[in-house]
Amino acid sequence: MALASLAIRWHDTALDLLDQRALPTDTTWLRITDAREAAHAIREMVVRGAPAIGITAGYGLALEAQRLGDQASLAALAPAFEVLAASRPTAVNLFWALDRLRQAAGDLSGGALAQHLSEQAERLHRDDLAANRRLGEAGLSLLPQEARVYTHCNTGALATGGHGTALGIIRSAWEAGRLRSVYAGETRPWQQGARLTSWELMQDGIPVTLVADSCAAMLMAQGEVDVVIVGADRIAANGDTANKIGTYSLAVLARHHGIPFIVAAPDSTLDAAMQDGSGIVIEQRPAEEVRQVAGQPCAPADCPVYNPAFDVTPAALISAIVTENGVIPSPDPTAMAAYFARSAS
Ligand SMILES: CSC[C@H]1O[C@H](OP(=O)(O)O)[C@H](O)[C@@H]1O
Repeated sequence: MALASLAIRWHDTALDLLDQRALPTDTTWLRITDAREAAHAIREMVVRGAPAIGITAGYGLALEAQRLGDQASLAALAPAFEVLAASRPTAVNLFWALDRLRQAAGDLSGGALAQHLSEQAERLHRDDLAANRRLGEAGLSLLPQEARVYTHCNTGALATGGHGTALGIIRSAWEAGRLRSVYAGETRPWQQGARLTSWELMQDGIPVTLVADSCAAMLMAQGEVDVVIVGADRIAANGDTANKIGTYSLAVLARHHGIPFIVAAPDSTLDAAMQDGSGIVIEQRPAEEVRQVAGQPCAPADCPVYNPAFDVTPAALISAIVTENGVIPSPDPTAMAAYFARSAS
């Protein structure tokens, strides 16, 4: 059965991805027919956002198994796993999804394997939407009435299987009448906040004000922000969190101003095998993303650039982590271990 969300449309034998590089001015879809094309779309950020990357990788594997037909097997799919795993390094959801489907494949082969992987990929997609709705509800307890929320990057339906993570809490708060306004940081250099979050929230009629990233400190100093809510790409076993570049500076600002700093992520973003944030691989992206804006030069063409796509926020700066299974207050190794133990029971 086909399955669709804002950025991902599954048609049983083909996948369409909303090209997020073209938003907000153009709404164009790219047809994906195999794992190599899925990996390219992830690498080029046609589709982005940790959960959406995992879902896309799942469908990429399913399409590859369909393409292999009677020759489909785990061994024959090895190049597909490899090209998808190499697409982007930081979001653990990609590797979580690949592992989920590798486990699901078992010793199936041929058409039975293709059918099972398609069903499992759809399940990843459907489960992520359900998780985000539960996460959104779980986060409400952390918001005051008439909350004024600052958020970074894009963590909405464009970045997930639907509803969103940090934007999932924001959507749930709006539905519950607890939200007064949202400040969206533009999120240099890829501008997920300016191009994606403002577009998503305006589509839903949620009051959003776009600000330059450099405006966050003044907003907090002026008492305009009640809570900062961000997403995550990988949360280590001690609570250290990798997220879009600029997240760490927001956490430092929030701590200085006594403002709660909330991380919202599904369990598929938790990496129990990663002891702390020092081991998280930070993706380095092309220099042109910094030297250009909308394809137009904003720096000398040969100016050296450092363009890490993520940074790591120490758990000590995080007030709470919200997942679909509840709130982890003051995350530290003990609190995270207790959460993992509860999840395993
Ligand atoms: C729920 S999306 C999580 C995460 O992914 C984004 O990164 P990117 O746009 O580079 O894929 C951003 O870090 C979001 O917070």
